[in-house]
Amino acid sequence: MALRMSWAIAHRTAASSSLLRTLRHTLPRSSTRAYTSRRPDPLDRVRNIGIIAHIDAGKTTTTERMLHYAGFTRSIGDVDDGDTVMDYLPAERERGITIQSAAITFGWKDSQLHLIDTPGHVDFTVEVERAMRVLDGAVAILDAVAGVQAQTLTVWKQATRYGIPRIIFINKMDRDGANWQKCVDDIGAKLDTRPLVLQVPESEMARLEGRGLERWIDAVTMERIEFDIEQDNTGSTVRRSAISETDPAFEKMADARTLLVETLAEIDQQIVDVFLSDAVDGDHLQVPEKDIRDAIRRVTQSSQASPVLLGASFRNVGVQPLLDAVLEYLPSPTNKAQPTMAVVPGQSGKKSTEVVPLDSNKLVAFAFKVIVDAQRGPMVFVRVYSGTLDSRMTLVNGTQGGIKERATKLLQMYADQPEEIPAIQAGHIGVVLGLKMTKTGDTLLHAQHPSLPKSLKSAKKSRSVHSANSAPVGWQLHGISVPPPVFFCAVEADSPQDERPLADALANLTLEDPSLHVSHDEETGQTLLSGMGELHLEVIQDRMVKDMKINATFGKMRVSYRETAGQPASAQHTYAREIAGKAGKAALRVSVEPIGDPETDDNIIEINMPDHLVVAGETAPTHARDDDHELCDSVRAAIHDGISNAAFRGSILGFPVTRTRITVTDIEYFGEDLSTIPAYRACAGQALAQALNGCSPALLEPIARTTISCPEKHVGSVLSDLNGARRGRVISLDDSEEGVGAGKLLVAEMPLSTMVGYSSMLRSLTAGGGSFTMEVVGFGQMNMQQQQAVIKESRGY
Ligand SMILES: Nc1nc2c(ncn2[C@@H]2O[C@H](COP(=O)(O)OP(=O)(O)OP(=O)(O)O)[C@@H](O)[C@H]2O)c(=O)[nH]1
Repeated sequence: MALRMSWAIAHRTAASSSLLRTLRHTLPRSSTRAYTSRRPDPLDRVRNIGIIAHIDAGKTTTTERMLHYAGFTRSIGDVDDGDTVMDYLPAERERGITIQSAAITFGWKDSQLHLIDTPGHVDFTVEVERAMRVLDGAVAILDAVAGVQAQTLTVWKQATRYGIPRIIFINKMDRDGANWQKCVDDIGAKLDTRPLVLQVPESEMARLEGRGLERWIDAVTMERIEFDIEQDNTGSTVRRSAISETDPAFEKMADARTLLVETLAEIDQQIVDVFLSDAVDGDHLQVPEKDIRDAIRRVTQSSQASPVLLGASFRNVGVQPLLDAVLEYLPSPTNKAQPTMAVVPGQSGKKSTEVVPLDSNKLVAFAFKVIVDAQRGPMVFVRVYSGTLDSRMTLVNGTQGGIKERATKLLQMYADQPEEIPAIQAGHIGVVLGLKMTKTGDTLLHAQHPSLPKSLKSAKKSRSVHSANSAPVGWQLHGISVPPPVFFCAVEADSPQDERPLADALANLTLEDPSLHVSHDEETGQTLLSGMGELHLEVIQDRMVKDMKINATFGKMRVSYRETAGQPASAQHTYAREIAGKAGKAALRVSVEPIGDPETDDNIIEINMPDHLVVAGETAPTHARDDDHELCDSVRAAIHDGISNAAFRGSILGFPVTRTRITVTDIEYFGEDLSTIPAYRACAGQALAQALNGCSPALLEPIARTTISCPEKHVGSVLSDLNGARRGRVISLDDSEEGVGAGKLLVAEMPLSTMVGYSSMLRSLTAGGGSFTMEVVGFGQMNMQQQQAVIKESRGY
């Protein structure tokens, strides 16, 4: 079917019709009406949306305008002045970046929006990940000069993984070099979507100084949109007017409308049917606005295409139409397929995950964020998927094996301003107070949820029933994936009085941030903090010192290596020592051997346990007699615990052991009661340490995949720097599509240790024009010389 008409025919048909006079304009003439309705809305008027982008694209600036136009703030916060509502942590305001995803609720028109602002920096990917888990739609912001940047690709892929429909907002249209058309080409070439251009600037001189940015053409309504930034410098007044056939902008509008209809027709059969109907008769301008809106909604919500809107948030241009588009095209919670609940296997449990559908009446909620507030204690941000969360409700934590906790208060957050509410309904986002144990990623259920197994319903209050290897056994929605930490540093309290506050601060920070880990080096007695990157740990340090006023000293930031067995080895160990006043004795053998493909398998550690013990020189099946049952299970659990803990500390530099099979055999059983159990834990740990010592262990270094966008003229210097001391291996140099202002997209892999401080190096190599993202993709073997250098640097000899 020859849908593509020539521009000339399209224009003639349009000009000969009286379409513009008869068009029904369904959007309001002015968007100045702002509502702050805080009453619960019917679910189809609710939007749970996130804002995602490369760092500095303007997420916070855009959000601040949204809040202002929604009537939530009297004046507009400014990132550069450090007075934004969304970035309220001192560390965020100081750096002008978003670190924690802040959730905020506000009204727009007759709807309620729960909006989550997410950080753009790669070190805070987990923040983006946990936001994605609960979103129904997202706005992806691009910088009109830079186009699709490295981190845009990363967050875009994350959103694709969670099946989240997206609108694209091309921001910073006022900047020198802004080029929306190139951005649209960039989107088509680099993102797995089809751009639907809904607006074009009336003047191609898209610069505020040159006038023109304040007048746009709306391809859907065929209207002119004017942002009054002269009379009203907050841009609150938006005027819409029809474009007549004699208007100089008519041709431009007709071109934009034609392109929009044609792009839709390539993916949506219903719009083709409308286009070919007698009433429309192949005239792009005659396609009713409602049919176009419906088609845009369908293709957006099926993630086949993304509406593209333009703006300059900093100049207060373009934000109200963006909010309208969020309501019009992004899905409400009712449109999202209900997630299923899964039984996660524990150490002794099944291998596969069992999936059960959610019950629609009883509560199922997902905790996507925890902030520990000095006054209120832990504030647990939840999205309710089914049922209603009432204040004072007793909740079962399905992820943590059935711990029961009681909600004491429910809040709706208006950035850092809370308002108490009686309930959180399905589809909504809110905050629960009173939960002390709940962590990010946990599933909370009604105590009488019909899917809950009896064992979880009867679990004791605040008692974890984790299995021995700490893998939670429970009923939960699929959680979020947290990559392993790759940077660490030591932290030490400045005096004995500072130890307690330090421990409390660390406990709170790890409750808030699933990508932050705290461990203790038994050999040196040091406390180690590990995280996702240099900036991540720097921000944690800042928060501890400046916000929490902790007196502590931090060691040098270092890359976290892994250790692996070089060859098979085994050790027989007997442990005999008094533990808590009782004689403890245990004996067993531990063998280790290398496993896994060094190229592909990274985080593998396999622990094999026998199904029998040796009792008084004779082999006894662990489940031989009922009264032995509990004892044997406890012995096995203690051994597993001892092995898992010891495997965190390899024998070279104390890094976690990976790609190693650990087998326990010849467990001798001496004791008669549970008091000897700790002896098995200690014995297993010591036996593993001996076996690891004898297996010619080797260090593995984290390998980072880096995506660098940089202006073409600087590619040479970036490449020679990568190939030199950074031991980089170039995987691709994308020269098929020009980035808008970015030029080339370079993908390379190199040891993470060589990338310390790369941000400032890239800035100087590219005169500030380059940007990069980095993710750890695995752990690679090192040669002897490199390994020795790391050991020397670490031990100092
Ligand atoms: N010229 C221009 N500058 C803008 C515009 N929007 C934002 N900026 C500036 O861009 C910088 C970054 O803006 P933010 O809003 O902090 O960007 P962000 O995406 O939230 O950044 P992160 O939270 O760090 O990821 C600030 O200096 C803003 O003033 C715009 O429309 N035009």
